[in-house]
Amino acid sequence: MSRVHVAVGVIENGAGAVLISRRGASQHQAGKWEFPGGKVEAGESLPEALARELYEELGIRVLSCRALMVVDHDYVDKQVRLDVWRVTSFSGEPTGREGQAVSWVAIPALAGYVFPEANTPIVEAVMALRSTDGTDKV
Ligand SMILES: Nc1nc2c([nH]c(=O)n2[C@H]2C[C@H](O)[C@@H](COP(=O)(O)OP(=O)(O)OP(=O)(O)O)O2)c(=O)[nH]1
Ligand SMILES: [Mg+2]
Repeated sequence: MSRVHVAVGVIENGAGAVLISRRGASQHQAGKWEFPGGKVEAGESLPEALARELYEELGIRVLSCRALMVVDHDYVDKQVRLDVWRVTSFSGEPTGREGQAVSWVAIPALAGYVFPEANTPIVEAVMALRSTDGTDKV
């Protein structure tokens, strides 16, 4: 089985919230919350794939992004490589263009959402982006 390479965006609003979306009932990992993104196509760079997916799924234009982490995860039915990027600037108002629910969530509240298993280290890393006094470290 080959590993599916996925560009994933942690979209930040500058006020301590990130955007999550809900996977559709017919998709792999159905009904779970995710960070928007999708499969990298042949010949694309990661930022190109990220920008294309976030435009297709949310209608936003990525203005700046930076690499956060790479997670390889083996589900029983699929192997994925999640190439995770922070999106620190974008234009447009994100909406679920594919009918998916989307929600801005304060970073500490991410703990209350069900994500796919591969997301555990991603959620931890996002929660570590902010110190306990609420000051952005970066
Ligand atoms: N976008 C995204 N995908 C994730 C996350 N966590 C996680 O395990 N995945 C997995 C689910 C899928 O197997 C794969 C990304 O799928 P995708 O969104 O490009 O496409 P899909 O398989 O849902 O749908 P399709 O393009 O085949 O129709 O990565 C996440 O946080 N965001
Ligand atoms: Mg997708």
